[in-house]
Amino acid sequence: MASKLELLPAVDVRDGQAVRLVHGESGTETSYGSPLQAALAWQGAGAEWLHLVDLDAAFGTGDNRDLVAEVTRAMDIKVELSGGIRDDASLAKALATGCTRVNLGTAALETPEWVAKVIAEHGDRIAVGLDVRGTTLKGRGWTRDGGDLYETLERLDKEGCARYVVTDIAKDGTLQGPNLELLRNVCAATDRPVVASGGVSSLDDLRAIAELVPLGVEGSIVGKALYAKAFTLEEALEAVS
Ligand SMILES: O=C(O)c1ccccc1N[C@@H]1O[C@H](COP(=O)(O)O)[C@@H](O)[C@H]1O
Repeated sequence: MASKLELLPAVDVRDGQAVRLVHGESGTETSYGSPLQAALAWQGAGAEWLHLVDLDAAFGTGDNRDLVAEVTRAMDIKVELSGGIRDDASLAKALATGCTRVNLGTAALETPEWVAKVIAEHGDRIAVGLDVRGTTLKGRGWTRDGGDLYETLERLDKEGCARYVVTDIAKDGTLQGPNLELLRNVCAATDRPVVASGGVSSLDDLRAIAELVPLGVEGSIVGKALYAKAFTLEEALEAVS
């Protein structure tokens, strides 16, 4: 188990731009310019990880696959790549970027046999994103219900899933603080590492998530708070060191 919380600054890409959404809802985008420049800025500020999302692929409104591949290849740090990775072709293209791991969302809800197969083939290069409202999982750009969080977690644990990225959709992009209770509950339900996502607004939020490291929280994605300059990445890394 890691002793310090990993931080994964996020770059979400829509229509070729780095954006942040509120509650993951299409149409709520605030644009932050070039994804490559944003990613390089986080790397330059000391990030060890980048959480890179192709939002168009997640929503089914096209894709930014070549751009996210270019960004991934330009990074010297570890990259967690997600959005629209749902079949052999999209998985092969994602893994070929050299990313450290991919994060599967919709596929884990809609094509469980395929996900079990790729977990068996690729081990810890596969993480599953558990994106929830309450305890209901959401897929297809968080627009479609996909079953119960804890039933799905039990199934994926049995299949050998290496880690989970847990997003509280109600918190995502809101700067309202993380759902610590959800993180505690997920950690109690699985022995696999958990990456927290959604709601981080302050250094105190990150310190509160860091207190969950002994329970199994390995990392935290940080999005809006960095772009809104609530704190710098250097300050965040110092706060959890
Ligand atoms: O990150 C977001 O803000 C987001 C918003 C709406 C949908 C998905 C979002 N992000 C990530 O996309 C993947 C899921 O993609 P897919 O279902 O596998 O195509 C997952 O990492 C989400 O957290």
